Amino acid sequence: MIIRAQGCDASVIIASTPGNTAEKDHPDNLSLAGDGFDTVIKAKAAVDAVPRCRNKVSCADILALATRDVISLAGGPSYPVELGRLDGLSSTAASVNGNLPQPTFNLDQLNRMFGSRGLSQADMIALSAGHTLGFSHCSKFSNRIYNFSRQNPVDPTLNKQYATQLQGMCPRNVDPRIAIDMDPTTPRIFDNAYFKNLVQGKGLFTSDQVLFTDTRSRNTVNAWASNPQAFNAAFIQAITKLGRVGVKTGSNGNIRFDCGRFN
Ligand code: HEM
Ligand SMILES: [Ca+2]
Repeated sequence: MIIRAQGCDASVIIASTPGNTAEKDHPDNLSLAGDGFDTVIKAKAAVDAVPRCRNKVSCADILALATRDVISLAGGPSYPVELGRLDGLSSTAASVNGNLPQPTFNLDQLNRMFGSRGLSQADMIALSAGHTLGFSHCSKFSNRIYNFSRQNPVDPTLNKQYATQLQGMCPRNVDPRIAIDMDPTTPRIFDNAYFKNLVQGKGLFTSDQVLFTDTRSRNTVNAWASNPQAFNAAFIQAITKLGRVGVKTGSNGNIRFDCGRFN
């Protein structure tokens, strides 16, 4: 997940210390890949090894650039990244509470959380397509395939074959470390398959599938399922806005020497 508790300030890369449980060790962030943090830490060290560049580039900017590069390398659009963010001065697990959207959210809850950061419903839908890549642990959606409601153990908005497939990959009492592809069709390509999946009832989380089942967002899902260029344009606009959320300037931030710890 990409919405950070404090905005786009690389607070999520900070390691915990004996006195502080950092943001990345909040239970909702434990899946964030250690390799990704290492890549940013190494890129920062490489920039700082050049004398003219030393202490000039923030970890927050490197993280935003790395995000763009992953999307583009995976076949998605490329876009200019606005630069000049400073790195944040605090990172606590407690600050994550109430600031990350949950996979059980309905449309109103999604709109409220993204809206509180200045993002529109269209931005929220475009950004949700981040689930065209990456993995999820079984626990994040097991309610939808085993104990949805009294009448319907399986969520009726879920495609029947997909539900069976998910039950096969995530049996009851599965090892909690097992994670599965969020996009069952093109898991390694950044594309609009996410929206085509939603039209077929193959959204993994309630928060994904609701974008199609709720008639207030369905038209947008249909439009982007059939028009990848329109999706790409909306995604670039939305991620550019996301990159402005909570940006630190002046005395609210600094440029870290090591992305994994405060100066
Ligand atoms: C709309 C609200 C959102 C919700 C409710 C949500 C929820 C989740 C959940 C539950 C997971 C699985 C985590 C785990 O199993 O431990 C996940 C993974 C992921 N999310 Fe989201 N997310 C949302 C928005 C976003 C956005 C805006 C992006 C990026 C633009 C994004 C990108 C990802 C990626 C790439 C992963 C996979 C991480 C990996 O493979 O390690 N998500 N999300
Ligand atoms: Ca995909």
